[in-house]
Amino acid sequence: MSEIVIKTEQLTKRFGDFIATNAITFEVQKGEIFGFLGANGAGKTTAMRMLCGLSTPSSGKAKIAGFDVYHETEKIKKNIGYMSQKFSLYEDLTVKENIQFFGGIYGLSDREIAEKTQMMSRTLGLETAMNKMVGDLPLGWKQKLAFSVAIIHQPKIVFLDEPTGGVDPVTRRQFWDLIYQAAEDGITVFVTTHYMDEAEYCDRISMMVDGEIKALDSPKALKESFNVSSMDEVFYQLARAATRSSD
Ligand SMILES: Nc1ncnc2c1ncn2[C@@H]1O[C@H](COP(=O)(O)OP(=O)(O)OP(=O)(O)O)[C@@H](O)[C@H]1O
Repeated sequence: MSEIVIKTEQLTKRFGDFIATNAITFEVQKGEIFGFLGANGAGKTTAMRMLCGLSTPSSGKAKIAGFDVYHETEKIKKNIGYMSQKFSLYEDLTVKENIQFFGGIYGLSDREIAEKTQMMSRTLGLETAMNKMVGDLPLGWKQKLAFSVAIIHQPKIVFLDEPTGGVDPVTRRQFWDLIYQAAEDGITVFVTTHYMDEAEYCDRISMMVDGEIKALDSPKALKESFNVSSMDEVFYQLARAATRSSD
């Protein structure tokens, strides 16, 4: 039987009178690649921060990896990985030192860290760069390294907030190979993106407009129901009704 690892019910966040995330209800299954889309200011980051246990909801319910977003935020943090565009990597440490540092933070043993270091240098093709400063790496490499570090502790879920900003489609595609591998290993991937080529790679997509989820289905089913041939067009049809923009 499939396992539900993210479950929200009417989850809402208000800032004063303004409702940033408005009563969102959805479920995500283990191993699923779930795309969380919406125009600027739609409320994606606000929602993701609640799911990661970083921001207390105003109302509604949510369980992440079985833990409650109001009372079990420390347990949530232990069971998830998180990567945003402003990576957590240290630019003035080498690749190897970054892996060792984050492995230590996540409580891996020295032996596990050594194994992960070897494995990551191989799978990321970073053999010749292990002793280079992260600040000197190309952006695409930094993104792959940041993702690998975010899942170094084999979390149940990894949250990715626009992980591939600023790189070309080929580099994005390589990044997505890592996402597929993680999903195959049973890690659930929750990803926000503005790139519609990436939306096509997701198992299911949620589309947010002005704080609400306006559509939720597989890319194929969404294209069929909107009677269009690309996710770009689905997005356009939904997002053009939006009244908000980011400030
Ligand atoms: N701390 C806050 N106080 C007041 N308003 C906020 C706060 N955080 C976010 N907002 C507002 O909530 C709305 C949703 O913001 P959010 O960052 O969640 O959108 P987003 O979908 O992630 O947008 P983007 O794609 O631009 O990152 C925006 O109008 C924003 O200005």
